Amino acid sequence: MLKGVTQISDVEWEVPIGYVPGMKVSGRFFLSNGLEATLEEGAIRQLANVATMPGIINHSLAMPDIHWGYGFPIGGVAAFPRENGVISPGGVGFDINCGVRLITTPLKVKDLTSKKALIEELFHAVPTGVGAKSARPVSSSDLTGILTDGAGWAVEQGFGTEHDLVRCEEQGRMKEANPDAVSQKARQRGIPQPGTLGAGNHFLEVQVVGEIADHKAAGLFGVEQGQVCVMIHCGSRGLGHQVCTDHLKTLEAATKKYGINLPDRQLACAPLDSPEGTAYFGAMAAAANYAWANRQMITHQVRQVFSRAFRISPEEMPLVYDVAHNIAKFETHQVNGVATEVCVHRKGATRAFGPGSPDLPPELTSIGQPVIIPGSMGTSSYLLHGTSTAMERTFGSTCHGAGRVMSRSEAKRTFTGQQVKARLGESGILVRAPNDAAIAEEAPGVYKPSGEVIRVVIEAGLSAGVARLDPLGVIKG
Ligand SMILES: Nc1nc2c(ncn2[C@@H]2O[C@H](COP(=O)(O)O)[C@@H](O)[C@H]2O)c(=O)[nH]1
Ligand SMILES: [Mn+2]
Ligand SMILES: [Mn+2]
Repeated sequence: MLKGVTQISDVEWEVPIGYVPGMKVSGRFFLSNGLEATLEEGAIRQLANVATMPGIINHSLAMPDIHWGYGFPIGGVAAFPRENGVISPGGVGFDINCGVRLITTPLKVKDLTSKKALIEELFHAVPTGVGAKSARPVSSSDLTGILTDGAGWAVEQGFGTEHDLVRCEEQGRMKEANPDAVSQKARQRGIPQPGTLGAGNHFLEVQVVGEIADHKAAGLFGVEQGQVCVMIHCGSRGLGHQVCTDHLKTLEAATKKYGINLPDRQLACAPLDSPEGTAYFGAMAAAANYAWANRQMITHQVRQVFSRAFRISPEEMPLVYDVAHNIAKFETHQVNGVATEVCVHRKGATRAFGPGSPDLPPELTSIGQPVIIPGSMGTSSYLLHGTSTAMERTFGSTCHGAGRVMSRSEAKRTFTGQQVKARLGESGILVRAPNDAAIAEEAPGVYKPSGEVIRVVIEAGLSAGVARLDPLGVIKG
């Protein structure tokens, strides 16, 4: 293990105050000996850097999918008090409200008589790739509706049901959104892209429920062994990226203006109650709403394909849940035994609220929220649920994926798209992407082993297993 960090348990380590100068609290990260080789010193330094930020509460935290990111490590979680706390775009990421949703179907694998045709139809129904343009570009006033109402806008337009909204974190809408804090340039980037998957790590995957770990929770979530499901991973596209870029500039200036000392300028931040902090929060919330509308529109496109192919109605394809994994939100957590409103930054981390949370729909409060963790196009993804331990230890947070271990350039030197496709084909997994490079960059080998990452969060008590989801066919952006 890295010099200077101390082991607390089989799955938890501490980065003590002093690891980097100016730390206000210690860092804590969750990992296992089996994942030690994947740990980057740079990411632990970033975890320690976050601990120097004004007002940080308890610990700077990182999940087992930790890897190097912009400012904060990916897999990072940090909470700040509403008074005297700060907000930082580096703690959210460029793809604001990148997230994952899981949709079930009434189908079994045997019903997929032409999997290739299904994947091809999905590929054509959901615009995919770097500059993907929407089949339904929106007007400027529609865009304002999207930024204000998120998934609610999409449902109002006929792209889903009220039940979909209930099954989204925040009901698919951050009420604090301020479209006026979103630049014209960001709006221009957003107009042609609602309902598009984007590029890179974003995906749409047809999966089968391989194994149930908790039958009661699976029943409650509407999931059963052998069932075909669809997982969607994407975010706020060019609009979110532009919001982050625009506000980083103002927050870099604000960092100086408010005399905040930081070890890394990528941690640029401003007091939560400052004009700069408020503007970023309002714009970030608007971009988060764009992402929810985007995933909702893609859901509609997916349901239409399944309806045509299998004569099933959209109601037979309910949303299990939709989670955000790049976001900052005000939430109430126990701090020193007192219920306190804090701004939780999750940067490549997933909310994992436990049983009894008032933020969950009544039918889920007995068990906790569904937590959806993707693996890779060749390894399993997982459905888990939130726990009270996560509430106590990590501000109700868990990991967001397996976590990348190899850069895109190294991946292209190591794998070819054809090779990866052939190997996945041998396991019966179909891959469709705009080009071969996209497949090489996303080979399963660029990610940590998802099963071990999940084992760590379960052993640490941050989530509890519900079901394993195995890939059948994937569309990569
Ligand atoms: N099931 C799949 N999971 C995938 C695929 N590509 C990536 N991933 C996982 O998603 C997370 C998301 O990470 P992000 O930081 O890029 O948002 C990543 O860590 C992988 O574990 C895929 O094609 N299918
Ligand atoms: Mn993303
Ligand atoms: Mn993501």
